[in-house]
Amino acid sequence: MTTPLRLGVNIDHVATIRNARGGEHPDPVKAALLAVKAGADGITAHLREDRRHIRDADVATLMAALTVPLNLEMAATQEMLDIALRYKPHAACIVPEKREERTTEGGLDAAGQFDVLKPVVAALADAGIRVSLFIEADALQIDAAIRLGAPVVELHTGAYAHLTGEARAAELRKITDAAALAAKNGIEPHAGHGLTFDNVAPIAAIPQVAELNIGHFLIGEAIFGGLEGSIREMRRQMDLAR
Ligand SMILES: CC(=O)[C@@H](O)[C@H](O)COP(=O)(O)O
Ligand SMILES: NCC(=O)COP(=O)(O)O
Repeated sequence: MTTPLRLGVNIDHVATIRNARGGEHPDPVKAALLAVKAGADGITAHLREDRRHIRDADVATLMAALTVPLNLEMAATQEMLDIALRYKPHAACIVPEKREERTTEGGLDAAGQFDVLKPVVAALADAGIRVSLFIEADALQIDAAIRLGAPVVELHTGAYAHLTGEARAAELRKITDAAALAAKNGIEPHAGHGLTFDNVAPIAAIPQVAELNIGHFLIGEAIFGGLEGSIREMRRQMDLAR
């Protein structure tokens, strides 16, 4: 059976641009509201330990402003757990974090980190937060998600997105099989990372996948959709001033 497919828009990369100048523009919360207006079913924001993009105040403002679910991506640390329990987003997706990484490299080792994750998953679930684990498409990791009692897994599509040819086809088969295995065991499979107009269709076609979380490409692509209008408006204002 094919489940309805939701789109979660990740707004981290709006905050990356804002933080480059240290001011308030562009505001990721304004971007989130625009995403909802454009049809996003939910908003995803990753509060990294180093606060390189989303900040604590953004989480507070998102919680107050959003009319759709917020999926808060977070490392399994006490600091992040305290923040999640304070704001109680609809969902918390536990992701692996390395301080110096350029982006999230690989999935959470839910099997290897079982004992660390168990109390974090339990505390989030006890607070009514829907827990998701950002994992590789791997039966061992899905087994750990089952044992941890996570209702959702998000399958990391980064490798799929960067590979080509037969290697990409093989990765797609792994993701397809993992989604089926998760669903068979009562876990809702989501997917995300590195998805673009060119590579989204095969992932969106996996019948059990219920949600895609997409950010970097959308924010980058928005430059091409919106830069012309911004420049025309600036030209207009300059000309009006003369
Ligand atoms: C877990 C994930 O895939 C997103 O949070 C993504 O990582 C956001 O971008 P950065 O990796 O640049 O923080
Ligand atoms: N969890 C994946 C996500 O939120 C978006 O990843 P990306 O599209 O920014 O690579």
